[in-house]
Amino acid sequence: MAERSTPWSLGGALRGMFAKKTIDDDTWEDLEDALISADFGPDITDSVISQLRANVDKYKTTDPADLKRMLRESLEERFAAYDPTLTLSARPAVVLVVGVNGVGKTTTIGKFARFLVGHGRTVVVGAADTFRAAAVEQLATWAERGGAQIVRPQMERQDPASVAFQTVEFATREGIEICIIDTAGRLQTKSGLMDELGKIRRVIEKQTEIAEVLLVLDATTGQNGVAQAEAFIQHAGVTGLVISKLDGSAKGGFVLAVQERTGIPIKLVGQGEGINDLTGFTPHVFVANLVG
Ligand SMILES: Nc1nc2c(ncn2[C@@H]2O[C@H](COP(=O)(O)OP(=O)(O)OP(=O)(O)O)[C@@H](O)[C@H]2O)c(=O)[nH]1
Repeated sequence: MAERSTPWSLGGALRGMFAKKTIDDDTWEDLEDALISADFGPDITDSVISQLRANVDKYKTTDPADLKRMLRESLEERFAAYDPTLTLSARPAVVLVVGVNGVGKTTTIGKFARFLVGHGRTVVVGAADTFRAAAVEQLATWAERGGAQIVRPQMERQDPASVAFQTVEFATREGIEICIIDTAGRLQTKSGLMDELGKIRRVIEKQTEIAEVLLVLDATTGQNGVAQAEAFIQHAGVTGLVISKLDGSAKGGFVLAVQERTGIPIKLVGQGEGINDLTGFTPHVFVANLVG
């Protein structure tokens, strides 16, 4: 697959290092700087470098090209330790989308609907973000672009859990395969709003199991996203992460840091504001783009 130029590629940071003839002390320092600036965090950086140093000793190589290959393999193995497969076999398969304000939930839902419709699935989205009337309209626009139907609140400020319930009911009645529920953005520190997610879950589970709870994290926030993730994991039973806005971020390493810290797989990646700018997460492709 052709490599894409990405803002989060380590290519630039590593170029000088891999242009040298042999591995020397500067090589290790440059590699450490590159990993830290990409937001892998100190723990992953130390562990990757120790592993690479051990491999370089073991294979007695001094060739930077070998080191690059080992870096690629080491990162790929770490990324691939988690299963990025979406579990959407239930009918209807209910997907709850959660996250803090403005991370890209609504946009992600539109793109995800398009992705699923492109694979021949039928989709309905539920507007359980009932705090802002504009949020419902925004979701409706994205649902239309994505080729999905929408269930709207029947009155202002309707209980979000009841909109979620009605969406699942609609999907069951109409035989729609996948049901994606939008929720209002909320700060992870607001316990009342976090409890509301629990209520939405319980109400949906009266009808069917929830197939996926996807937490959207904005790549530009970097490691701060980990704190957000932990609170949502505790309250919402997150089963997968969506990394949005990777196109505007130099923090490719955050993607691994958040996955290792939370133990939850990344399942989707958003790289742009267009309807087609969402893909599944493929460690091999991601690392090829990251390391070059
Ligand atoms: N560049 C870029 N922008 C994105 C991406 N995903 C979302 N955005 C932008 O991020 C902004 C917020 O997106 P929304 O989808 O409205 O976010 P939200 O989480 O639903 O927001 P609230 O409902 O207010 O919590 C919009 O301007 C989107 O166009 C992405 O992958 N790349």
